[in-house]
Amino acid sequence: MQSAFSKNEVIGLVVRLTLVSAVAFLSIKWIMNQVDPTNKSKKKARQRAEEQLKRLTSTGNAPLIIEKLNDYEMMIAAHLVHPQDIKVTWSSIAGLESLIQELRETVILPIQRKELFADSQLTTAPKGVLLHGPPGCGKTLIAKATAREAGTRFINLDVSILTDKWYGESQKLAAAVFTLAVKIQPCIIFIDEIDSFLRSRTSSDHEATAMMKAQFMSLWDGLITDSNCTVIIMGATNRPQDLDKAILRRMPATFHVPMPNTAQRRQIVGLILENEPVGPDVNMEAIAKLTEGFSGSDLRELCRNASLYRVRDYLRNHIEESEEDEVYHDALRPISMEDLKFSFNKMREGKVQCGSLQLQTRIDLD
Ligand SMILES: Nc1ncnc2c1ncn2[C@@H]1O[C@H](COP(=O)(O)OP(=O)(O)OP(=O)(O)O)[C@@H](O)[C@H]1O
Repeated sequence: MQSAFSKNEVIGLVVRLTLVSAVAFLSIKWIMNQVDPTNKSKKKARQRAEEQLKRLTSTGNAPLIIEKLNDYEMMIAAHLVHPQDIKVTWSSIAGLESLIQELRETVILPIQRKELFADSQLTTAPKGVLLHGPPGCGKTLIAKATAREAGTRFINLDVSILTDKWYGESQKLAAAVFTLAVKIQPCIIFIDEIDSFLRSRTSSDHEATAMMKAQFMSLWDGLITDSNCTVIIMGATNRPQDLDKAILRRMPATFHVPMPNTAQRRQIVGLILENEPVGPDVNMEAIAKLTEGFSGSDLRELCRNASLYRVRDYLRNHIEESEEDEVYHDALRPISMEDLKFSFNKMREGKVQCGSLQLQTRIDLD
């Protein structure tokens, strides 16, 4: 009996079916990609990771390293910071000399001079460092300056990506943090507001969160037991009391970064105004005395506002004049004590209103 289809017809059918399936597959893939809102950011993250990794390997073997990283590690690698890109140095931090000295001896020296510490397990760099203290007092500055001076790679870990449901597979991402850090060591993994991620475990914790915390700790233990590995987790928190006890145990080196006292505020104001046009009447001691309860970040804001007042004054006084007549920069007056006092009064009011500062005497402007 003769077949209903010729050989050519069968081949044609198979080809058409294959084409239709391929088009359907590609279309579905395309639609899925369009529907996934993180698609663009994932692509960007990958690009950024590749750029950073290329720069990190001065030996020219970047492609090899990139090949060895899995997708999750690449996603974490997007948060890598090259030590040379860190602009913060110790001289950007005022009033914390003794803390910095201690940090250099306990954390940086064991990384830089490994050979000096090689004969004893007791003297190796701690695998966990906790910086704690009120907001705006320099914890992030210290973490960055540490990575810069130690010359380590720095992963500024945004923990929200570990728990973001769109990225999914939190556990694989958490594992990738550690495997990536080991591959590119020496490395500091910085976790700001570590309490929000690793707070005391409670029975109300979501199952997935509880599992990820447990996994994070066991991966961390892996680092601790490997004496040859130079990966440090540096956490910063304003609320150390909220941290899980098991986490605190893994961070044996703790540094308190306190609210600055009068002498420290004087140093911070001096540093902030170091290269600014400051008038002869500015009394930094007086500013330091007035600003009890102000953090380093508040002092920066105070000086920034004061500096804006002179621009605002200038514009008010010259509103009528034609722009061509003026060379703005030369005509601006320097920051005066009055600008600083005015800025202080405004900030103080705001702080009292939101309850972050107790009522203090308002200063009268002459
Ligand atoms: N000791 C300091 N010396 C110089 N500048 C400081 C100091 N402390 C804080 N600052 C200024 O305040 C800003 C914020 O500091 P930083 O981000 O390090 O604070 P933080 O303690 O990490 O705050 P948070 O807990 O809110 O993250 C800095 O960029 C800097 O301008």
